Amino acid sequence: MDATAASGPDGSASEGTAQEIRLEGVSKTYADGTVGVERLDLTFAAGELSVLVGPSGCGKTTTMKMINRVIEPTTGRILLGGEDVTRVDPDKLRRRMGYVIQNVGLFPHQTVRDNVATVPRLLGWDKRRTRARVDELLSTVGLDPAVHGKRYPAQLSGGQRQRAGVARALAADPAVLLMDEPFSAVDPVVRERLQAEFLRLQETVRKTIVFVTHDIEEAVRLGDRIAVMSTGGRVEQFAPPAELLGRPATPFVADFVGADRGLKRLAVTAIGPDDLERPPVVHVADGLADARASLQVHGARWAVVLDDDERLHGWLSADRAVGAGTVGSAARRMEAWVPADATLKTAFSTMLQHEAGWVAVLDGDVFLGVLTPESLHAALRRSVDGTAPETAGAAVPARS
Ligand SMILES: Nc1ncnc2c1ncn2[C@@H]1O[C@H](COP(=O)(O)OP(=O)(O)OP(=O)(O)O)[C@@H](O)[C@H]1O
Repeated sequence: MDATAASGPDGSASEGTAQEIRLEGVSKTYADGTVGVERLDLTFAAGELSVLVGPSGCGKTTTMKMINRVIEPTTGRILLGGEDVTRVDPDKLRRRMGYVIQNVGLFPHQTVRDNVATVPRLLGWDKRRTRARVDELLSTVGLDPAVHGKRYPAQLSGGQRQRAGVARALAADPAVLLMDEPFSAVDPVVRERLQAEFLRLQETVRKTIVFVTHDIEEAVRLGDRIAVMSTGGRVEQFAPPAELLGRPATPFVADFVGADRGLKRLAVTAIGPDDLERPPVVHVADGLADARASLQVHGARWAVVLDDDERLHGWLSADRAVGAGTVGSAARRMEAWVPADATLKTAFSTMLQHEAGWVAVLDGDVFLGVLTPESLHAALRRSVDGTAPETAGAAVPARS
């Protein structure tokens, strides 16, 4: 079916709903014989952020531009939400797809507000609806409509321009967002912030996103799935980050993700219940004699101390569990803790930051257990071996 046939008068049949993008046997050979990409079969799942990563010239941009038909495939089909879009009107198709590129491509002689309103205007939205949408989006991406809306792109910082670019791409609530190295023109600190904001935004909008980058760290941080491409436009592996880092399918992927993939993997591996150690637990109001007995029974050198409401208070070492008095009088406070949905990387850096020998894992206020350097290592090992209970490209909270 021709996708445009299903469109409303404003060409926005797909408004709001994320759609799957499927590439079937897609190749691109340029006029001079250069093979841009070769027989790609890829499915970008609806509502997922898929990253294309690989060395310069491997065909990432070619792949992305074929999706919105800026480049026409030589062979194959591209299906958007099940509809073959290789034959629909490219202009209409592009209005269903947000597009963000490096250096944004904002129109320099238009205000931020007018830039963001581009596609709604093309779709014939009335002024009031357009204005409301533009204001809403500017706020969503962290720009003040009253302040930044009337500025020109040159009057914004690099990070603000990038945010305006994302707002413009989202303006007509497209089914799909295509992003070609959108954060590479800003410095590393701003980039990290934009990445974090962008992940939060994706939590809300849940678009089908195809994201191109050179940077494997960025890919691991953002991607639900990552396609590693090699020269000649071949997909070496298309998998969730944890799987890619833990079980690279080819030597090329192993090389590309780098020798320190164990460390990168920490960033995408969630703490699992089996990773936790459970040291003896005592309470602030307990007597020290009872605490001593508990430590002896467990053969432990220290115990976790909880308050009357079962919240983490601190810890008690065996050498302080002497004499009379209460646990509260001898316990030391403990600041090193992480929420249960943190990643192993967060746990590790919390431990380093507090120079602690362990880190508590809490579910809300409730104490679940602790991670030690040994249990962290075991968790990482297990996850790299592929036997972790859950590693997760899938687990969104795991990407902190
Ligand atoms: N118009 C063109 N004519 C001929 N060859 C082209 C054309 N555009 C791209 N290519 C070639 O196709 C291959 C893939 O290019 P593409 O831009 O898709 O790579 P990329 O992975 O996005 O690279 P980069 O990371 O450097 O942006 C390269 O060999 C490139 O030189």
